[in-house]
Amino acid sequence: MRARKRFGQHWLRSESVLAQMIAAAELHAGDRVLEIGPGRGALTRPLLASGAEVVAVELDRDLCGQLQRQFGSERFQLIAGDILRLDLAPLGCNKVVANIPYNITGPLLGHLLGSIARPRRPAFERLILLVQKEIGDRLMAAPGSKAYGALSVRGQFLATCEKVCAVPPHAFQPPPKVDSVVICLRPHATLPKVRSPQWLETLLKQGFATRRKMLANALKSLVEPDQVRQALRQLGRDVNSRAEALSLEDWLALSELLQQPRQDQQDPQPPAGRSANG
Ligand SMILES: C[S@@+](CC[C@H](N)C(=O)[O-])C[C@H]1O[C@@H](n2cnc3c(N)ncnc32)[C@H](O)[C@@H]1O
Repeated sequence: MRARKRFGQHWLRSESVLAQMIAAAELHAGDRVLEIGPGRGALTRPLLASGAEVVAVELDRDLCGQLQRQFGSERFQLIAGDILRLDLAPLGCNKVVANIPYNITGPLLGHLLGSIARPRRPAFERLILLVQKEIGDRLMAAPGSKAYGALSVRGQFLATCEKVCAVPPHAFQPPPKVDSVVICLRPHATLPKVRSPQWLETLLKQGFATRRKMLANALKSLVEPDQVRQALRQLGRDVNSRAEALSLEDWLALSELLQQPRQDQQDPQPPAGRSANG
């Protein structure tokens, strides 16, 4: 079966990586695992062998017949379709284990974790994801490092992220052009309290859009530079700090200290009972 580039298909062929993904998932009886893109079933096989129930979502319909023939059982449910268009809550999965298609990494992380303003609830217990190394680096980055950006702050607001193992290109067929990594994301049961999550999102977006600028300048379309400098002083930070110097805690405090312009003061509340998917 030829790998299709437009579906981000790279078949995992490293038994060691597969074993490390399964171990990191810490599967127990009663676990219901969401697998995104089962492909030719490299990961589906050990997931089912662990005793878990598996709900697999595959966009490439040409693969679905074979998957159904190979794995059809009471513990295996195959959904032919686009994971990004699927309402995940009714699937009832508590964990995610997947070698994801890299071309949808950004929206997929948003779909699985939600956002600061709309965290996914109920949250998954853990997500074992094979991603580009660059994405893993950004999710785990510390303030001041090159990889640290808005994704780091958003990700760390929603979940802890740990590296499970490095994955070189030759672990796949065909090999991707980039290095990869398996990460374990564990969404926080309780999220930091924020008066206005939407305002925090706005500040992050604007602050990191021009990350080489001092924050007071980067945010000047939203807040008077003097107010930003004053807030940074109150936080015990250099008044000339850039976005990349601030930790998640600093961003949370900054969003409380800075006055929000009038049009942002009303946060739209997510409708009760609807799962976040943004
Ligand atoms: C990197 S491959 C992984 C295949 C297999 N799990 C493995 O490890 O060898 C990504 C898989 O995701 C599927 N895929 C791509 N976009 C998708 C989407 N939007 N929804 C569901 N599956 C998708 C591809 O067809 C492919 O099977």
